Amino acid sequence: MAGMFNDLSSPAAFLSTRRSGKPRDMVAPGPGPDQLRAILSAAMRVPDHGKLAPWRFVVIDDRDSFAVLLQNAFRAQRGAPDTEDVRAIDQFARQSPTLVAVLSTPVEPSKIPLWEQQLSSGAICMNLVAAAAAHGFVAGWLTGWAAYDPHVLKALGGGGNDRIAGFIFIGSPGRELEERPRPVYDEVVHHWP
Ligand SMILES: Cc1cc2nc3c(=O)[nH]c(=O)nc-3n(C[C@H](O)[C@H](O)[C@H](O)COP(=O)(O)O)c2cc1C
Repeated sequence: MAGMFNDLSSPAAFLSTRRSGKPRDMVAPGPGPDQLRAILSAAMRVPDHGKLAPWRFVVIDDRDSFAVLLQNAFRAQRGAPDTEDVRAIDQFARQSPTLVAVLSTPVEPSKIPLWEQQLSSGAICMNLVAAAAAHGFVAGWLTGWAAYDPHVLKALGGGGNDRIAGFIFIGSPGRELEERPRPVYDEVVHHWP
């Protein structure tokens, strides 16, 4: 049903109807430069114990270069890709109008446990997905092998204990969004004691 998802009529309605988009289905327009700045600025308002800002956004502007990076990283780790691998890598790299890699960049040493800093990077990914939808776009959070590849991490500016928390694809939905199965409330929510 059109209009069922990402209802922007109120904050509560939005959160109750928020839905990611499928990056492979995304089409133009994506956010313009000012909109992207607003989306990323909103996403940064995220719980962050110790105010360490243990995350970075890398806006991947050049998709041709990103596709080459992924092809080379795949080759270095796994050997020559077959035709299907090449096609899948290219599809991944080029889908959706806008792509932001989110890096978890923990500050070490720190009083704040590494786990908490990594949780904050998960939270910022989610906040970015929500902020994009709040601006009228759809977003999708993907990882895949590239998120675990050391060559890709290094090329995006990561080092040390940094990790790629996700690739957040942003655009407009090229197909109607569909619901996905959701957890059963009573299986997930318990009251204590
Ligand atoms: C860390 C992380 C990595 C993910 N990676 C992928 C992925 O590589 N491929 C995929 O199809 N979905 C992946 N997902 C799932 C989708 O982002 C998401 O769960 C789905 O689109 C649900 O949409 P919703 O926000 O409407 O619930 C990942 C989710 C998380 C949290």
